[in-house]
Amino acid sequence: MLSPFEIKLLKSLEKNREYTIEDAAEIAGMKKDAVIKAIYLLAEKGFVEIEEKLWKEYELTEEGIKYLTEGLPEEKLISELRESKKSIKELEEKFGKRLVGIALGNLKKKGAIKIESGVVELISEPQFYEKAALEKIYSDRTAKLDEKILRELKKRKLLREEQFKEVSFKIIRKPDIELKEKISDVTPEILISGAWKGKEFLEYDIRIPSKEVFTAKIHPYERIIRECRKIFLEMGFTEIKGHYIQPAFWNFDALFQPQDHPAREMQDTFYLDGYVELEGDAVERVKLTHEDGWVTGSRGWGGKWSPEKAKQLVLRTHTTAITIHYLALNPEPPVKAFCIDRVYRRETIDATHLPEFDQLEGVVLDRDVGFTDLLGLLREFFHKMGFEDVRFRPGYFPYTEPSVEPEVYVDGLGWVELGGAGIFRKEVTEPLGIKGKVLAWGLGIGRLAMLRLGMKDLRRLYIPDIGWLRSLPAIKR
Ligand SMILES: N[C@@H](Cc1ccccc1)C(=O)O
Repeated sequence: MLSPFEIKLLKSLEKNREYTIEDAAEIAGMKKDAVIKAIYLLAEKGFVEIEEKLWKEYELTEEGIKYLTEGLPEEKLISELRESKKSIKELEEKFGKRLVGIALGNLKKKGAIKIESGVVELISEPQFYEKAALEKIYSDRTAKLDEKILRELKKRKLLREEQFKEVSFKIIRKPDIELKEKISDVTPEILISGAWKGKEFLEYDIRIPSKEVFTAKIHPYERIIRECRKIFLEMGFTEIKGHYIQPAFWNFDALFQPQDHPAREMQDTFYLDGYVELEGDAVERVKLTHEDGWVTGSRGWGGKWSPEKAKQLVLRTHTTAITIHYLALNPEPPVKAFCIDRVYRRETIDATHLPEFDQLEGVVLDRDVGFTDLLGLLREFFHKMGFEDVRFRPGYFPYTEPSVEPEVYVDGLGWVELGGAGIFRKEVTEPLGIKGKVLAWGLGIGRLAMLRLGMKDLRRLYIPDIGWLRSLPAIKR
């Protein structure tokens, strides 16, 4: 089977004549690369004979040219030594350390000098065959040199060697079959003009290695986000969304987070230069709950609750701001909702901290649910994500009681904490009129992704690291 290029070449060139690649490319009207490819394929099939000529050329280095014009270091030294013995120190003062070093080394090798307690004496006139060799190369790059001299000059870095290869070839046989050009590309033009009629089409040669193809694929992080989403959708949850910008009220106050809580400080939270008016019964009840517990049976945090602080706009620090608002609008059980989205905290960027990251938040509101349901649900989610061993450590959040921190076991890392969970306190649910118990959790999915992808640096998820992305399989797991 002959490719269109092989056929073209065989058709355009004469038998038994020697061609260079350049000549052949010009005569056949082909690119040089195509000619090269074709002749090697044709040679394999016995139609072409290839001759590769290899030769070397030499070129003087900058230093070589300098020595040629100014003389070799040893030549300079010799003329000095011819007059009398000289101390090395004296020579160095005149010619510099480097030159003297080179010159003495070479003269000693030739047995031309004797050095005794720092004094150099000329004992025989050396031959400067290097100079002649440099001259020869200077006038003819392909000049033949004695191997030993060549090695020496190369070692002294006075000349550079370059390898050349010239390929020429001869067609030694043309195939008997009629050399029909086959169509390799079926273009619209060929189809419309009917030029394809009566022609043959090129078969694919599946043995020819093809270019590596990098298919488009979904970013691994996005894939993990989708995987989380699927798990919750399959468990009957509704996905919800909310604004990045929230009044402190929904981010903190509604969650019974005291107004002097350290997490509300400027150094932890991004505050925006703006506020929204808050009104309604819920706001009033949240205020009363903060101040003295209202009717919840709690003592509250005491002090005066400031509506000014609650009005402040912040970049949400957790997606719990979204679930709690959703529950306030949908207070009747049953509710099962989740939110996967971006949150913001004033963090110093390092391998495991970013000022923006994503959380997987969820709530279950029902009358007859409890702590074990929460643990079972989270355990189930982690199992589905591929984490076998899950455990829960006691935790603390102002809005949940009890509170836990779920952890998964990862080989080589040990137990890794993945977020927080708990049951909303009545100080949270009652002022907002939420009827029933609320199981709630918020997980850091950047962490989850790092564990799943075996990454050491969280930042990698957000930079266009093409090499890394290409190295990951296009298909999940
Ligand atoms: N909001 C908590 C996580 C959490 C959510 C819900 C209940 C308990 C804890 C955090 O960002 O760390």
